[in-house]
This record gives sequence, structure tokens and C-alpha cells, in this order.
Amino acid sequence: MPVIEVEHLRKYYGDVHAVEDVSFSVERGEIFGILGRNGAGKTTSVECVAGLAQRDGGRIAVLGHDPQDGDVALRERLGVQLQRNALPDKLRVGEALELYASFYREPADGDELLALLGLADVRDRAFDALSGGQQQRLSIALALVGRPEVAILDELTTGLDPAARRATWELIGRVRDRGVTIVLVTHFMEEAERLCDRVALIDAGRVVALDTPAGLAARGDREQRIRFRPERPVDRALLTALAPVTSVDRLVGGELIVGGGDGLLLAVVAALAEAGIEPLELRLEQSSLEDAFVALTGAQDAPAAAAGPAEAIA
Ligand SMILES: Nc1ncnc2c1ncn2[C@@H]1O[C@H](COP(=O)(O)OP(=O)(O)OP(=O)(O)O)[C@@H](O)[C@H]1O
Repeated sequence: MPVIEVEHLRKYYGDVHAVEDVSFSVERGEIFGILGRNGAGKTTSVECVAGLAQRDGGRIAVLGHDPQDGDVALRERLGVQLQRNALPDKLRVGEALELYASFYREPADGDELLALLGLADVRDRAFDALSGGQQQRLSIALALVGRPEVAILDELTTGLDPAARRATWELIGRVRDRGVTIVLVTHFMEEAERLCDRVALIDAGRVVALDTPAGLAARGDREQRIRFRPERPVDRALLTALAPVTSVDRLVGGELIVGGGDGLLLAVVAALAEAGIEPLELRLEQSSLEDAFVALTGAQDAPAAAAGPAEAIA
């Protein structure tokens, strides 16, 4: 039986249709991603799942309970780290953890949690003296202190540097290994690809796709792309004349990206070989989750950058 079931969730703020029609279910032990661009309705959806916002329509069951009922037993089994979380500036790490632990009958061991999150050394430091990464890890610790069966984490790595982001991903993997089911709101494609078992892509308050990251990526642009640096300049016509080729772009630095359909790689490599030009650093790029994001949401502002600035060959 799913741990979380959401059916036709609807939530309006006055005229703003924050969530129009969202349905998904999360199985025990899964890391389930909710992906979408800014304002898509991700946070509102998880606030309803966490019982922090009252829905206007639809059905939600979390561990068999309706979160809207305010059931204390459910609150104890659910850990929530929300984007809008903030702590008093002068509250120390250890104090925050003790405070949150006091809300639960059987809280986790504080020392163990601080060690797990790499916060043991800053236990006596005030919230406003923590780095962004440490504040983020503390908010995760607070979400986990009640030993939840289900953790809802909203924009867990926004604002973190790449190293802190990777460390947080590892941490989430470890939390899942302890049997916690995780719902992860993100707009980082790479985060969803690395961590999530399945992803719901939300756009304008609706689920537009629900699949594994790989399944979702396969729905994107079906075009293949080959990327290489020719050892000497290539005549554009040599490539555009090939049947599978649909586009030829040159990146700053002279790298070429050739797009096209089936048989692209073979055709391009054969034509280059015939012209005596070696393609250096050759790689085939599969369609990515980001392509799917753009294709399914029409988003021009898909967050994770793709190939970089491209300029057509004259
Ligand atoms: N409390 C509120 N009052 C009024 N409008 C709201 C409220 N909360 C959210 N909204 C609106 O509902 C829509 C969905 O917001 P939501 O925060 O759920 O999106 P999101 O996908 O989480 O976006 P982001 O990635 O920017 O956090 C937006 O248009 C937002 O402005």
C-alpha cells in the first residue's frame, strides 16, 4: 500500500490557482521527486500533504490518515523541512535540536543526528553564525529528529555550493537507507536524476508527467546530439548534406554540436573520416531530463544549464 496517496488535489489562493489537479502516490522507501519550475505549485502541494495548508479539493492520505485532520499520531510520523523554515538568529544548533526533540515522544539521538549531518562541531554555534550549508543541514536534522517514517524536503540544496550539494545528496541517500520514505521538491534536474526513484513533473498546478528520471528523459527531445572538436575546420556543408543531420552548431572554443536522427553517429564519423578530419573528444549526448522538462513544460528557463552558448557556423 502506498505511504502517500494524492488524488486530484486542488488548492486556490483567491484568484491564484496554485494547484489545479495533482495526483501521485509514493511507495514505502522511495525517494519521490516533485519537479517543476518556479510557481508550478510544488510547495503548495507538499504543504497540503504535510497538513500545513488546507486543500480546496481532492483526497490525500499519508500513512492512511488525512493530514488535514491534524492527527497528532501522524505528525509524529512525518518530518517536514520547508523552504520557508527559519529559526531565531541566536538559537544554537544544540538548543534547536533539543527544542524540536521535545515535540516528540521518542526522538532520535541528538548526538547521532548531529554526527550524521556533520554538525557535531557547530553544536554551540548560533543559527545566524552558520554557513548556508550548515543551516540547510540543520533544517534537515530538525525534519528527522522525530524519527519520521516519511520526510518531506523542499528545495533542500537551493543556495548551496556544488560540494555542499553533493554532500547533501549523499546524506539523503543515507537517510533513505535507514528506511525513511522521502518526498523531495526540487528544480534541479541533476538532483532529481541522482536521487529520485520516480519524479512527478508539475506545471501550472498539474502533473504533466510521472515516471523514473530515465523514463522521463526518454520522453524529451528524441534528437541525438554528437559533440566533438574537429582537429581542423570543417566545411559546414559536409555535415548538413548528411541525411540524418538536422542542425550544426559551433560552441565558443570551436567545439561542434551536430544534432539529428537515427544513424547520426555513423554518418558523421564516416564523413569526417573520408575528409581526413579526426573528431577529438567525441561524445554522444543522450536526451536528458532537462530536455524533457523543456519539452513538457515549455519552459525556457529550465534551471540546469545545458551545453552553453551556441553559435551557428556561418
Ligand atoms: N500563501 C499564498 N498566498 C497566495 N498565493 C500563493 C501562496 N502560496 C503560493 N501562492 C502562489 O501559488 C502559486 C504556486 O506557488 P508554489 O510556491 O506552490 O510554487 P512552487 O512550484 O513551489 O514554486 P517555487 O519553485 O518558486 O518555490 C504561485 O503563483 C504562488 O505565487
